[in-house]
Order: sequence, then structure tokens, then C-alpha cells
Amino acid sequence: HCLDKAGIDYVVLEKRKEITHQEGASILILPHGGRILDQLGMFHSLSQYTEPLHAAHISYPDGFTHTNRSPQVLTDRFGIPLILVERRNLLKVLYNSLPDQSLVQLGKKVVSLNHHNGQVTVTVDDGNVYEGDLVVGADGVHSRVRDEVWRLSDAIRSGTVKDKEKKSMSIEYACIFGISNGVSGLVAGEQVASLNKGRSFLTFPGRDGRVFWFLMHKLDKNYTYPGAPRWSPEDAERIAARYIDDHIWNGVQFKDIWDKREVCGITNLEENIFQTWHSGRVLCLGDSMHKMAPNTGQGANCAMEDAALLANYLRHYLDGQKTAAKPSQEDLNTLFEKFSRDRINRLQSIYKMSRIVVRLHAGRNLFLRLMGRYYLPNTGDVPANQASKSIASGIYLDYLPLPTYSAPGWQDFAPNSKLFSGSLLLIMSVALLFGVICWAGRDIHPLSMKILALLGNYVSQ
Ligand SMILES: Cc1cc2nc3c(=O)[nH]c(=O)nc-3n(C[C@H](O)[C@H](O)[C@H](O)COP(=O)(O)OP(=O)(O)OC[C@H]3O[C@@H](n4cnc5c(N)ncnc54)[C@H](O)[C@@H]3O)c2cc1C
Repeated sequence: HCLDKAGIDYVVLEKRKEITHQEGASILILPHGGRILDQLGMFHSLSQYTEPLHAAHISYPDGFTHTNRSPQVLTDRFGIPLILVERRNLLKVLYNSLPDQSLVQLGKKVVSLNHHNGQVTVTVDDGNVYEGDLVVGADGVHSRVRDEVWRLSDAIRSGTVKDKEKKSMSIEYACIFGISNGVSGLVAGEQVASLNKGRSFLTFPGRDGRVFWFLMHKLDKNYTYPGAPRWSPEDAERIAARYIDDHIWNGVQFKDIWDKREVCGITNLEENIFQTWHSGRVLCLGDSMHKMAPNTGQGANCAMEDAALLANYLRHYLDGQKTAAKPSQEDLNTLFEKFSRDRINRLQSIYKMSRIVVRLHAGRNLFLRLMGRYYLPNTGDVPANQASKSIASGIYLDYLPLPTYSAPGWQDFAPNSKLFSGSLLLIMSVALLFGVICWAGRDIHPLSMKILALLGNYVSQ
């Protein structure tokens, strides 16, 4: 869509044979991702499938519960609701709104890439070969194109991509996810995070009693490729059985959701930001370059930003050319290098936050358990403020008009403060101190709570 609107020719090669395969996955669209979809004219088509989120509940293993209005606060600030959409419906809308669907070629698994006469060729598994000025690998966490970027880099200069980078993706959590039908006791639009030791649940009740859910499960150790665990449906059943009596919210147990599952799956939750994004005329983006836990709902939103920023840069490059000559290798190097640097800069804090949140939700250590239980519930709008900062500095398509809704959040939380990343550790450490005091006494002094709330507000300024 981004290339189409920028007037750049493209073809999409997709290994699957169908667009809307049902795998039980769903995607939270945050305002920065929603703004891009809105610019491309698709956000409203998506809303027919969704129930906007307005409240967030947190439940703890000791029975304590807490509710905040973060989703509604974000909606009010940015003028665009947070929506959870089935992945297949997102793909359906993306596909159906393409002006020329024949440009998406299904059943084309990319196997190799090569440079030839100032062009790049792509060979797919049926033997067909495609040629273009550049190739963008958006082929997910197990990217074939990333392997090819490494091979092409090493062919230019041996050892360019170090083994350390090739093995830098780690796996400490797995996720069982699914969609259930007819679960009572949960309210549409009110998301639930159920925190527990070694696991956490995220539950998004949608329309007509449908519930989208995720169980994040801590593994016995930290894995790296090629030693990553592999999962079968039986493994999902075995893990689910361990946590079947866990309380989700309002008397609903995981059993009530699991027993009513329509569809479910299991996957590793890989984590990493790779450093080598390109070689020659080939560039990678999306999950192939940055993979994060889904607890903050950022992966796909960041992938959309990647697409938007690349389209912006390509469009600027083409606008600046006096002739219709093809982009030279040197020009592409400069463009790809700037693109990957800008993206890594933007992604660092988002990635760090997703690492913290998945561990905090699963009570990874005493510090995080104290933070989760005694700090988080007393922080008011702090989670919404942190999210607002990353949303407000989101990428948009600079060659298309911005949506016309007026919402103050885009300006109010625009990147003019360096407080966030620099002070996060400090604030968490101070919060830990207060957490320990609260935990030791269990009887939480109102002054401690006031100080925690003030600290929280300070971080989010
Ligand atoms: C459980 C879970 C929940 C998540 N929830 C959220 C959320 O709420 N919000 C959010 O923003 N993100 C979420 N994410 C992350 C999100 O799903 C990913 O970040 C996003 O899908 C990445 O998009 P992508 O296009 O880079 O890769 P993918 O979505 O993985 O797409 C890659 C595509 O490339 C195709 N492909 C692969 N290899 C080849 C090949 N050799 N040749 C041709 N085609 C190929 C695949 O078939 C696929 O269609 C979640 C992830 C998980 C695991």
C-alpha cells in the first residue's frame, strides 16, 4: 500500500497459498499503527471487526485486582481507538483494498537472491525468477531474506556479519494464543492482564462473546537458534493443563476460556534487534529485524512504521532525481544505512519496554514482582504516559495527508524529553525501595503510595 501510494512499482511474493489463513492470532493496533492505516484509507474498514478497548484490568495471584483507563486515555489523547483485530481480518482488509491484487503472488516461497547487472534477482521454489531494483524482505522471524543478506554480505567481505549477531536472537518465553467463544464474565472492550509467577495471561474480550487470549509461559532456560524449542499441539495442551485453574478475572478461570477455544496455536517468543539490515540491493524489515514479546502490542505496529519510513525515503529519493535513472548501488547504500540507523534508534526503547513488561507480567524476579504488585497499581496514568511517548513519536507517511481528527496527544507527547529512557532505571530502583518497604510491612502506608504516584508522574512528564 505504501509503495502503491508513492507511485513505486512492486510485486509481493508470499509463500502461503491463501491470504486469510485462520491461526487464532490477533493483533492490537495502537494509535501510531492506526494512523498509518488511516492514511492509507483502511482503518475504518477494520473497525467493523473490532470492539475498541476502553479499560485495562490487572489481576494478581494473591487475589488483588486493579483497573485503569489507559486504553480510553490513549484514545482520547490521540483521537483514534485501540483496536484488537484478528490477524486474518487485518490481512483481508489489506488485501481487499489493494488496487491491483494480481501484484500479490501467492505460493511463491523465496529461496535465494542474487545481484546481476545492477539488478537483484529473486528465485522462488517453483523455479520462477523475478528481477527488480531492490528487494525488501518482510518475511518474518524465520526470514530467508535475512539469511541471504548475511550470505551476500559475507560474499563481499568474509566475516562481515559476526557469528555473535547470527546467534543473537534468544527465546525465554513461549506463547499459547487463541480465540474462544461464549465465555461469560468478561466485558467486551475491557482487556485483562492476569499476572502470575512464571506465566501471564492477556485476555481481550471482543464482540459477541468472542475472547482473544494469550498465555505467556516462561521456559526452563534461555534458548538461542538453532537450539530453539519446537512445539506441537500436544505441548500446548500440556502447558495449558498446568495453568488451567489460574484466575483470569471476575471469577473466570483459564479453564473457562480454554474449554471454549475455537482455535489455538503455540509459538516461541523470540527477542532481538539485529544490526545488519541490508546488503547490496536487499533490505530487511519487520520481524526479520526486530522481534519482541507481544505484551506491549508493538511488533506489527513497528513493522508498519518500517514500511512507512522506507516508502518516505524512497519517495524523497525519487523526487530528488532529475532523470528517471535507476537508483545506483551507492545511493541505495546511503538510503538503507540511514533507514536502518533511524529504525534502530526508534526501536531501542520500545524493545526494552517489551522485554521489561513480559518479565514483569510473569514475575521474573523479586524486583519485578514487587514492581508489578506494589508499584504498578499506584501509578495512575504512568503506563498511558509511557505509551503516549512512543505513540507520539511514531512514523507516518509524509507524502499523504494526515487524518483530520484533532487530538492533543500527538503534540503534547512529541519527543522533546529525554527523561524516559534515561530515568527509567533510576525510577524503577527508587520504586523498588518503596516496593520493598510496602512489601515488608504489607500494610501500605498512604504516604508511600503518594510518593510512588509522584515518582510515576515524574517519569511520565
Ligand atoms: C502471540 C503473538 C501476539 C502478537 N500480538 C501483537 C499485537 O497485539 N500487536 C502487534 O503490533 N504485534 C503483535 N505481535 C507481533 C506481530 O505479529 C508481528 O510483529 C508482525 O506480524 C510482523 O510482521 P512481519 O510482516 O514482519 O512478519 P509476519 O507477520 O511474520 O509475515 C511474514 C510473511 O512472510 C511470509 N514468508 C515467510 N517466509 C517466506 C519466504 N521464504 N518466501 C515468501 N514469503 C515468506 C509469511 O508466510 C508471512 O506471510 C504478536 C506476535 C505474537 C507471536
